[in-house]
Amino acid sequence: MLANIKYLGQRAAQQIDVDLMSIHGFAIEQLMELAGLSVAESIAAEYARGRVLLCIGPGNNGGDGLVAARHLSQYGYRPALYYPKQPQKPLYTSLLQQCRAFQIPLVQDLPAAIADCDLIVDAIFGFSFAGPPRAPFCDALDALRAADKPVVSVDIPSGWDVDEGDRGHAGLRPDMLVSLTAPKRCAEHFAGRFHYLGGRFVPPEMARDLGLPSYPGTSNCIRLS
Ligand SMILES: NC(=O)C1=CN([C@@H]2O[C@H](COP(=O)(O)OP(=O)(O)OC[C@H]3O[C@@H](n4cnc5c(N)ncnc54)[C@H](O)[C@@H]3O)[C@@H](O)[C@H]2O)[C@H](O)CC1
Ligand SMILES: [K+]
Repeated sequence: MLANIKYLGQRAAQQIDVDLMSIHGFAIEQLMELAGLSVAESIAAEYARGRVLLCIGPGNNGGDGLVAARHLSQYGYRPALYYPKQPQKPLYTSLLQQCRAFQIPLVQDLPAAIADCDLIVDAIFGFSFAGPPRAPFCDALDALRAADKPVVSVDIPSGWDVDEGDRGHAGLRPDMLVSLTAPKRCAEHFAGRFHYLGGRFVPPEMARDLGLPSYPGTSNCIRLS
């Protein structure tokens, strides 16, 4: 763990997201593209090319997963999407359309898809998750928790309280966590093998305030622990 890096509470994480767009002029599509790219790069740094099941949630965490699927496909992995609740917003429908163009299949049968993959990406809930998981994601989280495949969580291990961690013991136990922008408080309880930071879009002054490390060379991710 790096000495000066700030671990953000839920409110602070949401405020930084707003500031990046309202003060610094970013569009959500740009942030999401760089977030998803950093997830794919983190995976490529640690896991062999194989079959990747990406579990996609209804918000922007899911959007990061759709972007990551496309990049993983370009890196030679074989992604598939489990996407049980598909909001009809242009942001997400366009990303799904791009996944179709890359011939990334959608799967319906989660237990069969888990049996059929080498790695699982948890892009279900991010920093706006609150309260106990509701359908259809409670069953999906049960199935993923019982899976005998490594899980990579995007930003937050799904089911975890953003500030407190796996309070209800209903959350996932990822092998890798890719924190985006900066780690959230729950990441202090992460006990998997690889903790990465991604989302290389933070302007220098904000990066200094957050105590972010410098990304090496042209990399979009950096290993924290
Ligand atoms: N600046 C950044 O770091 C960026 C991060 N990105 C990613 O965006 C997510 C946060 O996205 P947001 O849309 O705000 O929220 P979530 O994806 O966490 O989910 C919202 C979604 O989930 C539903 N929901 C909430 N709680 C529950 C529950 N208990 N049961 C069922 N459903 C629930 C809610 O209704 C919404 O539909 C962040 O973590 C990063 O991954 C951006 O992509 C780029 C900028
Ligand atoms: K997640």
